[in-house]
Amino acid sequence: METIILSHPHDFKKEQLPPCVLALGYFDGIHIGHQKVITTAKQTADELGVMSAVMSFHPHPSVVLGKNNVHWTYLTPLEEKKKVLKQLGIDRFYLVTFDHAFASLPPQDFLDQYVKELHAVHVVTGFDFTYGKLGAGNTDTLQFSSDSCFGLTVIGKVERDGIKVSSTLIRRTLQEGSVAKLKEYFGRLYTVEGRVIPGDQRGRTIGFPTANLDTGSYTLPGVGVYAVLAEYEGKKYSAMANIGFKPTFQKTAEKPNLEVHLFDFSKSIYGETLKIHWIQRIRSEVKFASVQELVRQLEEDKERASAIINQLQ
Ligand SMILES: Cc1cc2nc3c(=O)[nH]c(=O)nc-3n(C[C@H](O)[C@H](O)[C@H](O)COP(=O)(O)O)c2cc1C
Ligand SMILES: Nc1ncnc2c1ncn2[C@@H]1O[C@H](COP(=O)(O)OP(=O)(O)O)[C@@H](O)[C@H]1O
Repeated sequence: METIILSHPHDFKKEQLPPCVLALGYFDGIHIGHQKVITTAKQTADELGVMSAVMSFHPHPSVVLGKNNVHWTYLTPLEEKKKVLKQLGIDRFYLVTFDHAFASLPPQDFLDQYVKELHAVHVVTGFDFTYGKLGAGNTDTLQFSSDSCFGLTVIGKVERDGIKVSSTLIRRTLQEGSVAKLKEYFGRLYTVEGRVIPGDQRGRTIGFPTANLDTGSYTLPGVGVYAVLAEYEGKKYSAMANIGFKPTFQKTAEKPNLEVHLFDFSKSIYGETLKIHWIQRIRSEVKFASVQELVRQLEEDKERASAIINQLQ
């Protein structure tokens, strides 16, 4: 998959670009609703014998437009989004830098400059997609403008338990720690990637070394203890993770820390990458009266996490 970064105003001309079927959307998470849009674009492209493309934006519009609810973190940070789009068989990724100039484009100008000029012969999008200044363009205006210029497929609402699957629903579910529920929304386990960084070097002294992870701009589940799979060099290890403040030891920390204890593993992996696949929440984080009590609890957590993971396999 080729990624083409566009900044407003771009100077691509339709004649220079191959015709494509274009999936339009922000697509944070690439959940099952997004997947339906993207795979429909791919199928339509195959039927028409043209290239399949996705257009998305970065950073999240809320960051630039200063909405109340700014998304500094992502379900699929850019590199992860590219990987998933590639797996879905998309040929080309048009990535538009989302800035004030782009955000203030009237809807018709967005269509003229970013859909028609990029040689889209067919557009696929979700029923609630909006575009152009103040999000004034929607699927009705898209339908009206498409008539003569490009075909259009609008994908209807994808629901689970009568609720629309959305990035907002997923963020809320993550915050609640209900990671087991996420498989229904993603069609895969929710996964984050991070680099192993030094911690307080205490884990090894209590028999539970923990890899502390810097996960960059990934959105993490809420504070708590979880059964997870930790993937290192392509191999998945049963493991347990804590997202929290280690209240037994420290008084103040600005933000929760993610640390993972891998079962049947004893390598030093500082500076290396781990992928964490979230399986199930086990319990809340607790302030223990002694290290012995913490260790007793960790032994219990290990049994519980092992049982949960064994049940999966
Ligand atoms: C599965 C798991 C559960 C944990 N639960 C708690 C907890 O409930 N309370 C707490 O204070 N610390 C908890 N911890 C954090 C430990 O205190 C921490 O791993 C230990 O202090 C080592 O820290 P270090 O990696 O910075 O050396 C947990 C860690 C793991 C891996
Ligand atoms: N089973 C294991 N799970 C996690 N990390 C392990 C394990 N065995 C060895 N390690 C290594 O030990 C480090 C964790 O030891 P710990 O004493 O908790 O130090 P730190 O506080 O720096 O994380 C990890 O970063 C990793 O390099």
